[in-house]
Amino acid sequence: MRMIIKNGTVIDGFGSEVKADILIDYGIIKAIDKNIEISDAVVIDATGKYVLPGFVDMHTHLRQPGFEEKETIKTGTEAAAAGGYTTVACMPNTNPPIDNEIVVEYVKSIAQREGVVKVLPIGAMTKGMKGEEITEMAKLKKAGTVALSDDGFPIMSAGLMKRIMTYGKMYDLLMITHCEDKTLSGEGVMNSGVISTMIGLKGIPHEAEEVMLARNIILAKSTGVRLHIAHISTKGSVELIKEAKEKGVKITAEVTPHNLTLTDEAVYNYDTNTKAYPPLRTREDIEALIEGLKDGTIDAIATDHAPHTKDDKKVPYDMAAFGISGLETAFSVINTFLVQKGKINMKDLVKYMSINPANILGISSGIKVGATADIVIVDPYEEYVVDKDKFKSKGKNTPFHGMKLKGVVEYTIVEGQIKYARDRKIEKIEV
Ligand SMILES: NC(=O)N[C@@H](CC(=O)O)C(=O)O
Ligand SMILES: [Zn+2]
Ligand SMILES: [Zn+2]
Repeated sequence: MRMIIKNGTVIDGFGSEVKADILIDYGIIKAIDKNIEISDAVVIDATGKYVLPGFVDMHTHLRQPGFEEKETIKTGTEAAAAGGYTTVACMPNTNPPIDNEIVVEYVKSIAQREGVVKVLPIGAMTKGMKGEEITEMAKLKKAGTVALSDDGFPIMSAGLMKRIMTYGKMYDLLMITHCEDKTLSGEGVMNSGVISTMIGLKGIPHEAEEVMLARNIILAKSTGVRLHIAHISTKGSVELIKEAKEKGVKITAEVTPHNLTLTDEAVYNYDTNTKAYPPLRTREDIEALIEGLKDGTIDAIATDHAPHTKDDKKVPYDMAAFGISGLETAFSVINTFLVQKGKINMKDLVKYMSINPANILGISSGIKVGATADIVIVDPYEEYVVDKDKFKSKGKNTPFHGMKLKGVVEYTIVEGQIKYARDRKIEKIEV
């Protein structure tokens, strides 16, 4: 039952980076030291690789119950493991939505039985995510939701949002908001700008995000609730969050790998795999988002893994579903475009992809003696070409298909168990 991860570069998530071995016994990290030798342990050779705290995705759509043709808890968590994630928080826009304790229990029980990584359900703010009636928050919290969100269905009524936040504060529940003023985004399908004008698609202006974000900041300030902003995409949003943090508002924010790396120019050939909310923005926005990460305005990188079927995307751009399948490319996209380009380092990546999201969700993360062995081993230098057909996810909707990226996940270890091993048959590894 013992495992040794040998000779890797260990970034523990608490500030240190050392060459060391890690001994795992019954799912717990027992020692981090040079040259650990134990005769009966399974040995993983991590020479030339980084050994990191398992990634935590605080924004995943697992689609079950109700949309099993897009993804299931099984396939979604297999994709998560392949992406180096040991925990995912799943959004409630299922059918039925996760708006009562019975659905929370259902998701938890399927995750227990079929899930490959840990699943933390996020409950809905309103019944049916209809933006009318508030869910029974105490029951949702008791059943185990880590946060509440009506992601994808922004609550347009400020009065209702204020009541939601007031209750949320009472039950100490994290509120996650998808900021979109529908009167501004309208029928838009991509970023509003030069490209949308050139190719004749309706635009979503940056104000659609910022107006709603400003409202939510004001309400979070007056209610005192903990507010987390989902998938921010604009320079203006970074400025608003920075200012809110300076004023002491309890606010955190995430950004997706695609919004950090691709611009609306990727939409030029009408590839519906580039269609998501928020839309791909501009180079100026990307620069501001990266600065936002570096100065602590943005806390986390979250995938917003939104798998869709081929049919959902094989239609004209206007009619295609919003969303990108992101779990299996997140690490290599961030490594290629940010770490290898020197904009952030591997320690920062660990902070944004594991430590900070874990802290926001109130779970533990990091490599230390006594901690649960949730670990990912990566090779940051190996190159590969993204092939959507090799995804574990049912969602093949990626704008990164065919792109050459650097960095691969070698092993994902959840509670001391190998849940993903690249190019190896998992059955063959006895733990
Ligand atoms: N991001 C998306 O474009 N789509 C998400 C919903 C959401 O996150 O708003 C989905 O559920 O498909
Ligand atoms: Zn959203
Ligand atoms: Zn989402």
